[in-house]
Amino acid sequence: MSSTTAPQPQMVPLIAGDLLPPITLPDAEGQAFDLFHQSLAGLHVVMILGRAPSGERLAAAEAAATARQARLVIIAAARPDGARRSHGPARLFDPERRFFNALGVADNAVAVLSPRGRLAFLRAGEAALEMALDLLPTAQPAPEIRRTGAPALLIPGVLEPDFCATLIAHWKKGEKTRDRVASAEGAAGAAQQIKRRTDVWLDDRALYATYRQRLERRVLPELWRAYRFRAASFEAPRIGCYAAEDQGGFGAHRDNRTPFTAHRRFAMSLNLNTGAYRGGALRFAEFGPELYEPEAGGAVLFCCDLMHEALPVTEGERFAIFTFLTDAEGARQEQALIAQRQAAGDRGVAVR
Ligand SMILES: O=C(O)CCC(=O)C(=O)O
Ligand SMILES: [Fe+2]
Repeated sequence: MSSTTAPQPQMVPLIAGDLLPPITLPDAEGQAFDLFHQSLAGLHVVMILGRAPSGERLAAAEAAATARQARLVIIAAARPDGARRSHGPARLFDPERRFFNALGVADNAVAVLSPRGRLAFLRAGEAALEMALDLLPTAQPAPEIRRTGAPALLIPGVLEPDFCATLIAHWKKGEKTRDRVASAEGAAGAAQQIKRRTDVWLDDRALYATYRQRLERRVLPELWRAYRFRAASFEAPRIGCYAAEDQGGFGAHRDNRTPFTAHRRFAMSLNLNTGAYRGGALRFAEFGPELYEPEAGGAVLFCCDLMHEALPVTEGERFAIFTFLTDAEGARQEQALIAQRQAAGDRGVAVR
């Protein structure tokens, strides 16, 4: 077992898919404008960074944005100019270039923020505005009415498709571990049947660094926003394969019921492939019959107290990557556990 520490301040510019940190910018009169303000709820925000097009082109862009449930905002790397305008897109000012720097943009670029608050598009150059507008969804799916459901946090697009493929390749060449369910002394026999999955530790330094950065930018801020949960560390991630040939699955269990797992707070299951198998969805039987299956690259997070199961895979192979997150108090318990294990000669996961 190994763990990582709290998120570091962001030094590297954001990339598409990353959640925007809370940033407020002054408007023309110096009043703070919040890009997460309720007036933008459910909308994409198309941000013109730098010099805005003039006249007709701007009016056409604004009309196109409005028609697609989006709002146009102009952000200038200058001090608020005090000029109030009664029409046209909101104008914001970024004299210290905080926003430009967060995006790694020198000048004249277009960024799109998704309703979830993630950077969906970023591009410099003349054609960027029209490209951004073209990428906005035209039709919204009919909203679903939900009357039941588990308290699970679903986050799409945590890992990019290429990175998912790389992690599956890492599993294929890695050292396999079977049926390693953390279980209380004496329960190992039952555990053998409960978990039918083959795991490989994510023990490659470069892959681990990318995985960790995606978590820090796309998952941890969501846990804070949804639950005010501050993750202090997460366990060494493992990639698992549930194969139809041995009815791969994981029967109903909770993730924190042994002395070795009591420090865990949230579980994260991130699918690396979907559409390549049948079965394999997650179910939280205490909350209803719904099945949960994030699309490849997407994750589901849930409290380790919740009963859950991964249904058997009946065709093909399901790959996913798993970790468990804990808070500061849990991290202290975990460190004590690691120290105990090291004293007993367990060297944990060696990262190469
Ligand atoms: O297969 C899943 O998505 C869940 C795995 C799981 O429950 C676990 O590793 O403890
Ligand atoms: Fe679990």
